[in-house]
Amino acid sequence: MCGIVGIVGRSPVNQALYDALLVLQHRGQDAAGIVTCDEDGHLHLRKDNGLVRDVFTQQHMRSLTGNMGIGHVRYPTAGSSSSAEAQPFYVNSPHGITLGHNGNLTNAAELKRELFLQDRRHINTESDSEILLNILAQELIRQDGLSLTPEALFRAVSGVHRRCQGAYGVVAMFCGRGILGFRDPHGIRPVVYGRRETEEGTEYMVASESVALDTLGFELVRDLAPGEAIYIEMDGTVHLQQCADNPGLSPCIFEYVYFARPDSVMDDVVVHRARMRMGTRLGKKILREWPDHDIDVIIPIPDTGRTVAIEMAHELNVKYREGFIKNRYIGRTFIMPGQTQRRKSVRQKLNAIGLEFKGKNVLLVDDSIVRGTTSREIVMMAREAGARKVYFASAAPPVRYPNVYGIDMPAAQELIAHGRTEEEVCAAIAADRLIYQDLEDLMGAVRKGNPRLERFDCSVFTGEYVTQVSPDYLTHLEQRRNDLAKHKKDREYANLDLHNNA
Ligand SMILES: O=P(O)(O)OC[C@H]1O[C@H](OP(=O)(O)OP(=O)(O)O)[C@H](O)[C@@H]1O
Ligand SMILES: NC(=O)CC[C@H](N)C(=O)O
Ligand SMILES: [Mg+2]
Repeated sequence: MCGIVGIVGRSPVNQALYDALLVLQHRGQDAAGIVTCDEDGHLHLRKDNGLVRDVFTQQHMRSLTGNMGIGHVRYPTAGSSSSAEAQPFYVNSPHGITLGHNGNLTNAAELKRELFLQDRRHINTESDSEILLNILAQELIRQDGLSLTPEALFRAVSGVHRRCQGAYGVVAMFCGRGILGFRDPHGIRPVVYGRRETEEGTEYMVASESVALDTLGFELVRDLAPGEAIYIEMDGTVHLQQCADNPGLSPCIFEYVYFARPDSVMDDVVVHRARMRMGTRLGKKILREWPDHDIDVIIPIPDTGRTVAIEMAHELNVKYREGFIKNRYIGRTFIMPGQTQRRKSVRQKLNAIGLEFKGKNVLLVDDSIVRGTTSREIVMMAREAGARKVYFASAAPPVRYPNVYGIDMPAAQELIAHGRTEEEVCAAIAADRLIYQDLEDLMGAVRKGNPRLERFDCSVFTGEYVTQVSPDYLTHLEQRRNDLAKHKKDREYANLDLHNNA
């Protein structure tokens, strides 16, 4: 789940882009990049593997000149983890375009073939985002080629919508001209925009989450609608246009469960409130199905499990205690690239406070159980800390199917609930009882914040995808991106790069 940002400013934007990426770091920890465009129309790019704070030195920041730029933090779902696939990507024709993408294309292989045979375009990496950029470029050439009018740009985005399948939240910069943002026709991935007034004039930002706007003093204008595009010219003129034939909003429900920061507002739903409601509903389920429960204390799994746990404790009228202390210097474990690293990180990241567990029946609460890495370790840690009974609750239903829209869950076999009943998952994580949220309750908890949200992408729970996904693609994804295959590929592609500032 990558993070994207673009700013059309009135003064240098390098620091603002950096700060926005820091705030979006929870969406991608593998690589980061910024490209700016100066007043002479020159691009300045810095991207590499690593966290935002490690990728950009002072010297890099000084070289990122210009009042307009875009940035990206990456969590790979296609290709490899090579620094060559860090974003933004660049293509020189037409107009000099750079692009950052959040999401995943499910017809990338066909598009790559088409680009080569039909459009005579070479794709140098395995990244679907490089493909998306070249489709945009080609669709723009297909317009009348020379003039970069908003109309031509929007027609090009319509062309992207017709050709690309899957999910995409995109920010793209046109050298010396402006910044384009757009969202796929199902609005699976989020994109918002906002503005701030300065003495020099109005500045605009396009970003994955509203939290990036807040922290930089931009006011949220609104989310882009599914299929909609925004084009902000360098002089601050804003154009908006619906570019899809049949748009319909089906946002990814996992954004609300785990990905987004709680202080973001997504499609008019305050993520924090949605998580609170998940907790209330899960609490009600326990009261319904297990009225004579013997839970002594509710303990959250930090960080994301906290909001849910607090509301559950309230609903059940049971004590809430922070029994696990999180090492603030360790990042999110779920989005780490390999299982060994993920497992090791859970132990490094969380440590139990013995007295909160000793002799008690504890209910551990998390937002979700995906591979089971966290829950397995945590249940063990609770027992080691002296708990009498260890129960576990998940604010999301069992995750049983691969994600194809920008979350790296490619292989069903790696999901702990795949092919297992809830009782079997309970046994697999060695808990005494396991309570999962019902899907209806999860959707209800989010929809309460915005009744217009009729549909969600819930494919990881149901196996039903909101776009067409061929069985061949699912097989390909599983083979190419399971943990073992990824590890091998990362070594093979380690040095595949064309241009990059050191
Ligand atoms: O079943 P798993 O495969 O372990 O995945 C689920 C866990 O991963 C996430 O935590 P993460 O550490 O990534 O981030 P957080 O600190 O925001 O909770 C999520 O909040 C769950 O705790
Ligand atoms: N998580 C994402 O949004 C990934 C974007 C893109 N598919 C990549 O792998 O770089
Ligand atoms: Mg967690």
